[in-house]
Amino acid sequence: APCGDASAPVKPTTPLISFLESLQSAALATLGPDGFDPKLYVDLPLKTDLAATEEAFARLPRPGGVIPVSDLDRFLGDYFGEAGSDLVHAEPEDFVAEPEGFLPKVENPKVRAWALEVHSLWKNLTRRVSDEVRRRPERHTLLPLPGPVVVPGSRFREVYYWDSYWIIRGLLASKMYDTAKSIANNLISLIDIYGFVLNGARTYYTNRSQPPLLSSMVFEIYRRSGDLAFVKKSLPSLLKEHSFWNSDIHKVIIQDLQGCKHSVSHYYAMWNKPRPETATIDEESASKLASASQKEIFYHQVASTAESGWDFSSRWMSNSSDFTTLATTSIIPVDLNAFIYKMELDIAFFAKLIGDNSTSEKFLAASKARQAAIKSIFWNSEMEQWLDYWLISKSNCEEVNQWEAHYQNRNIFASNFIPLWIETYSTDLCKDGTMVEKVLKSLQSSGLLRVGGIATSLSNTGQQWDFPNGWAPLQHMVVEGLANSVSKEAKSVAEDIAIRWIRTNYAAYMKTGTMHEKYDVEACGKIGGGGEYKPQTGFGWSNGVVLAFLEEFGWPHDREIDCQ
Ligand SMILES: OC[C@H]1O[C@H](O[C@H]2O[C@H](CO)[C@@H](O)[C@H](O)[C@H]2O)[C@H](O)[C@@H](O)[C@@H]1O
Repeated sequence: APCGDASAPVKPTTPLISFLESLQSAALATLGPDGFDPKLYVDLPLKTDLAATEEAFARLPRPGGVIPVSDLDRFLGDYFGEAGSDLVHAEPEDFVAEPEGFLPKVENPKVRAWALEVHSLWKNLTRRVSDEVRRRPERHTLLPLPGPVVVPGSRFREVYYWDSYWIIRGLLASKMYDTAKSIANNLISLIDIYGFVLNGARTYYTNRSQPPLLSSMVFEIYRRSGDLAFVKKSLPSLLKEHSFWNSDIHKVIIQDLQGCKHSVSHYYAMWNKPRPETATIDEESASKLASASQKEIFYHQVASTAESGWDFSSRWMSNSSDFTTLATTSIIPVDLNAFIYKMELDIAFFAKLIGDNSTSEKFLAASKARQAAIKSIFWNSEMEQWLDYWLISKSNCEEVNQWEAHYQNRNIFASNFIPLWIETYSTDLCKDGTMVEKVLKSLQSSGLLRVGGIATSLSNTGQQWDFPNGWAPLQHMVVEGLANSVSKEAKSVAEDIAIRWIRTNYAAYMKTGTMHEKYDVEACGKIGGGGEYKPQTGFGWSNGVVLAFLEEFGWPHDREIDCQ
């Protein structure tokens, strides 16, 4: 990895983003922090050229340095379209109200009616980029993607990388193969332009990616549709993405106790300024840091944490009550390496399918090396979980880092169980019933299993990727890992967790009329909170996971859906 933050590559910003950040900060001064969402301002599409907009902004009255509300409102109305108006609703062509063969194992009429409502939400969340974005891209932070996408919902107006995996799992349950393919093709188009899949499809997300699950999307789509041409088209982009995650900025070498060197990956954003979508908040958080270089290091850690998808969590902090102690680039995450392991298995499989045996062999070897690294660096035989590995006490600049047991992070996170999910695709671990049962016991005694599902961690820090929040993707990976194993007991625990999760989603939906981004697993039907923005609704990955669970486990006539 690059030595320290001074040598880290930083992506250039754009004049539009810089201007929208000044607008964001002026709006905060005018409106105050209550209910203020900084992302709204960097999502505003310009009605006219930037120069004219900037001139009009400069002319606004500022008595006492603050723009009056009425002047700000008038300016916003005159010079900007609504946030999100450049990503217009699109009718998904493969949507039918009740698809043939939809969730065949769901017998209970209440659950079936609700599942059909969740299925119908794909219509609300499907979007396409307006022609205006293609005509005048310089007026939009939205990127001109070629085809329709499904967005998470509410403030998340654009397509997101890792969310798309669970959205696709739900779309496949909804038999919407074309929409699923369109999402993957849009993400592939980002690799063609940027060399990696962006965090989300905005110009302000070009400095980082998100947990790499594109190969898994292609795998699932192929599994359901058998579309070999799609696999063939995707493969060159997946090879590029693999290089990105193994390039200098993401790669770390660790030597284990036997003297074997392992190449593993960590999150590392190409950014050392406040995140434009949250600049006012990042500046506030950095205000207690004294020097400009300390602030740059902090901003780099913030953006690198956003790359992890777990933004934010005590998982990345050396002091869980001090946000400025984020140290993400010094952490080798279990889940990221499990995702790359899966990417290597998938690439080997796809290459074989299309008759490229040498690529297939190469990636099979890479997957074996990653599997060995996961065992050697992350596995903790005492706790029977996989633990993140910290490089914190040493310089990240070392060519080779010597592994030491006490640098494994022994705190409990749901991510400590993610390798189980990937192993089910490689078969080794899953054929080993004793191993699965050990991991299962460790999960059962971890404290993570709660009435509403799996908690993200055991620390209640007020960060959204911590206790008591439960997130759909984490439920899904752990449940699928257990369900696909050879252990009968693991399969039954998987179903039990899925039932709790479905009940909590159902109860919250009945109470609020909507699906939520995250839930509080301490009580059935309770919505999650914490973090830097208001809890969001819609919601892509929650819908996807509910449909995927209902497809896998069904819901018998006589099973109660209400909270128990
Ligand atoms: O605006 C703040 C941050 O919001 C995003 O993160 C959260 O929402 C994403 C969309 O559902 C999700 O993928 C991520 O896991 C959430 O933590 C965004 O991805 C961040 O980059 C952004 O700074």
